Order: sequence, then structure tokens, then C-alpha cells
Amino acid sequence: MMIQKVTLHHVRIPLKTPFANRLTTVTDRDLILVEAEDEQGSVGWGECVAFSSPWYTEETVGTAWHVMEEFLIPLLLHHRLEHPMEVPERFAPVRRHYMAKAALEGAVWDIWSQRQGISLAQALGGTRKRIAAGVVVGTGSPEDMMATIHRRVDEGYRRIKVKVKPNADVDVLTQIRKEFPDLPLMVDANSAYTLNDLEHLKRLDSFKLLMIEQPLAADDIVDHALLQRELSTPICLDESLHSLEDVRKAVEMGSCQIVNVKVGRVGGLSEAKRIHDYCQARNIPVWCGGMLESGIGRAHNIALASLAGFVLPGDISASNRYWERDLIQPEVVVHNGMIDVSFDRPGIGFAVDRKRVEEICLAKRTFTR
Ligand SMILES: O=C(O)CCC(=O)c1ccccc1C(=O)O
Ligand SMILES: [Mg+2]
Repeated sequence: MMIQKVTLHHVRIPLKTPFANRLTTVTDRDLILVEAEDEQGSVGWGECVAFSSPWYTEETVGTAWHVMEEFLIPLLLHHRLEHPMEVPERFAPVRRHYMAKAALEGAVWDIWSQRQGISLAQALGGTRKRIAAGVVVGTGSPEDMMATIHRRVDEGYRRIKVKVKPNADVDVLTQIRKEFPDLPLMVDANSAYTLNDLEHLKRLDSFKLLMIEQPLAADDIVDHALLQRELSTPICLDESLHSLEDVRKAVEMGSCQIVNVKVGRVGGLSEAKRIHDYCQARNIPVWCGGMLESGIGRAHNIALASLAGFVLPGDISASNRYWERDLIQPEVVVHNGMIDVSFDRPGIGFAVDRKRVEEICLAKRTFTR
């Protein structure tokens, strides 16, 4: 397989309702879509999940476009590849820039699975025919958060994650447990706490949480190990993990008991699969994180979450959770709390709605050499 053409589409999609967390509020989702073509004319799609500002990690739409254009696309074009797992080696001369790398690698995985005549899920080694859907409730007033949780439970979601921060945690959790004593529930702090909050964090142990995601600093695995020894609730790391090596070190130190796998944060599906394999062999539960993806990124996430080690519901929700109209057909739907994995069609298994992509496109550029 040889990639001969890459087109980047910078698109902006309005969210149905703003997504708020402690660091930012996203009202319009800027994304870079990657459309790659091989020497046989097969077309594959990837999605760069960087945001327009660097609140989650240091990458942005601007840095990702720059690094893809100047460095990554030239490394990819006109090089023979036997398998998408070779892409990380080709990108090795570029440090970090995980989301930029993941977007290009995702398009290569799509093309490669099409050429094999198999679904992306099968190409990755997935076996689950359907996956459990989970949903995230952003920060807001306790009343708004409760109303949203009621709605999501009625929609059938199997697990609810709420964003928390100091002074916006215990009260809302108390209310949730009053109304939903047995709901599979977890919290995500996006690094809102420090070890100075230790006594406060211990109070979260009483809410029967599945886990607490990234309570401490975004680059930390040392303090998380200290914290985990003091909590009975499992810690799950998100921002701290960018590679299998990061995961190995965190596991060996006891910094987390559960791993959030985000394709963009770890540099692509190949690394995500390696992390899955490592954790599966050690009975460490993993789940697939979300980045407010369009249907294209969502399709990649669904394929990944079909791997057997993804034993917990991820942040994978229906297209209509965020979008009035998605970029793929058919849209992703949740039935009885589950999402079907596409095994019958080659590649990502969804058609990209090119007309819609054109409508919301802010900038587009094609690279051939
Ligand atoms: O519903 C989703 O796509 C996930 C929402 C979410 O929690 C999130 C969204 C954007 C960036 C980081 C995170 C996170 O998991 O921390
Ligand atoms: Mg998170």
C-alpha cells in the first residue's frame, strides 16, 4: 500500500448544547478531517481530535495542521507500507504531536482494512458485536446536571460520567446517589485536585464510583500512586498517559488500576491496540475515551472498543448526543444502551457525508508530494 494523496479538511460543527468542563466550554467543535488515498484509489478517513485551544493537552488545530503539513504527511506520502502498524515507525522522527499522528494513521488503517476486504474492527482484532454506550455530563448547576442525568438514563446509557472539581463534587454526587443508588457512575476531574485535597478526596470513596478519572496533575504518575494507596476507589488515568511506556510505568508504580485509551492521546490505533494487549494480559480494565468526535472519529472508537479487553463502557455515545446532524451515514445510534459494531462493511463501516463536510469546511488543502 502506498499513500499518494492526503487532503486535510478543517471543519467547524456547532454542538447542540455547549460542553463545559472546569477548563473550557466548547460550543463549536473545530476538527481536522484527514482524507487519504492510496495508489489503487482507495480512500480512507481519519479525524484529528485536537481542540482549537490547548486546554486538554498542548496540541491545537493549528499545531496539528502545521505538523501534518510540514512533517508527517511528507513522511507518509509515497512510502510503501505493508501494514498500518508500521506508521508509528515512520513518524518516529517527530516527537509527541500524538493527535496529528493518530489522525493520519487512522486514515491508513481505514484504507488497509478496505484493501483486505474487512472491517476496521476486524482488522484491529475486535470481537464484540456491540459495545456498551456511556455518556458524559459536563459541569453545570446541580439542578441542570441532575436533569441531564435523568435524560441520559432514560435514553438507555449504561454508565454515566460526571465532571467534578473542588466545591462541585460531593453535593451533586449525594443527589445522584439519592435518586440513582445503583447507577454505574464515575467522575472525571481533569486534574482539578492536588494532594492537599487528600482528606476531601477520601470522601468520594463513599459514592460507590466505578473510578475517579485523572484527579491530579495532567503530567503526573507519582502523586497518583500516593493517592491510590489512600483511596479504595480505583483511579483511572487519562491525560497522564501518551504511550504504552507511560501505561507500563503507571501500572508498575500503582498510579492507576484502570486505563482510559484515547486514540488521539496515544498517537494512533496501533499504540492503542498495544496498550489494550498489555492491559488485557494483566487483567487491567481499559475503556475507550471520547473527544467530542464527529462520526468519523466515533467510528474509529467503536471499532477499537470491540476488542475484548475493553471491558468497561467508554465515552462513546450516539451521534445525536452532540450533533444536530453527523458527518456519517448511517448515524451512530444507541439501542438498549448498546451500539452496534460494523463488521459487514470494509473499513470504518460508515459513509462520509461529503456534502455536509463541504458545507462546514473552513479550509481545505490537498498534498501529493
Ligand atoms: O463525550 C466525550 O466525547 C468525552 C467527553 C470528555 O470527557 C472529554 C472531552 C474532551 C476532552 C477531554 C475529555 C475527557 O475525558 O477528559
Ligand atoms: Mg478525562
